[in-house]
Amino acid sequence: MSTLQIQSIRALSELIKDRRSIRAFRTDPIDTDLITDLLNVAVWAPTHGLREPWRFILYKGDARKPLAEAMIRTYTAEEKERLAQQKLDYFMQIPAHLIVVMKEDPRQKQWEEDYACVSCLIQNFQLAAWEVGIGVVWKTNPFIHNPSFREAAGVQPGEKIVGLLHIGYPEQVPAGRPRTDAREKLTIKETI
Ligand SMILES: Cc1cc2nc3c(=O)[nH]c(=O)nc-3n(C[C@H](O)[C@H](O)[C@H](O)COP(=O)(O)O)c2cc1C
Repeated sequence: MSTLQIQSIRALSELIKDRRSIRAFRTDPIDTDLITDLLNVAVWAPTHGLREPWRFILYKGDARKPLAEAMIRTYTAEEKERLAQQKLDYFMQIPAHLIVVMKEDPRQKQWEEDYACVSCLIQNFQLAAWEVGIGVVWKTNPFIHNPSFREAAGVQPGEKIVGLLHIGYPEQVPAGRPRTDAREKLTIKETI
């Protein structure tokens, strides 16, 4: 049975505007069943041809360490000296890391559709998580393209990492930065 029993009383538009990318997390663990329930909401993203080109790799507990070490191995000597311990500590105190992977279609049109739908899936996941009080940040650090990191993470040739998601209960929620009014970017054509 789904663990998502919370009845939302907030309008979807409020949820969308209220969600923030979270970068400071509490260490409280997140149940794996809850993450899979959230993913099962997220997979209702639009997907052309019902290709569902996504796959997920979830890192929790001790398995976070080799992933963090693989990330640190991609650093320069100077970065390792300066940042390694701090990054390792940060990575290890976040309860869960989810790698969202897309199967890369060699055809451009399908590739673009698939990248778009995996992005929709990630936003669905962020919103579903936010609804139950869980924070997420979608990361696209340079190391996600590094072959040694990809291999250590379990990503196969022909797959693209669309996002590394850090997941946990928020320790701090940043203020939202205002968006430009859509009217400033809207061209309306009504008459000929
Ligand atoms: C495709 C994509 C990649 C992102 N990559 C990063 C990242 O590498 N590091 C990071 O701190 N935030 C990343 N973010 C989160 C954005 O920085 C964040 O959405 C933006 O600052 C607006 O904040 P908000 O999500 O709280 O509204 C990414 C967001 C998207 C959509």
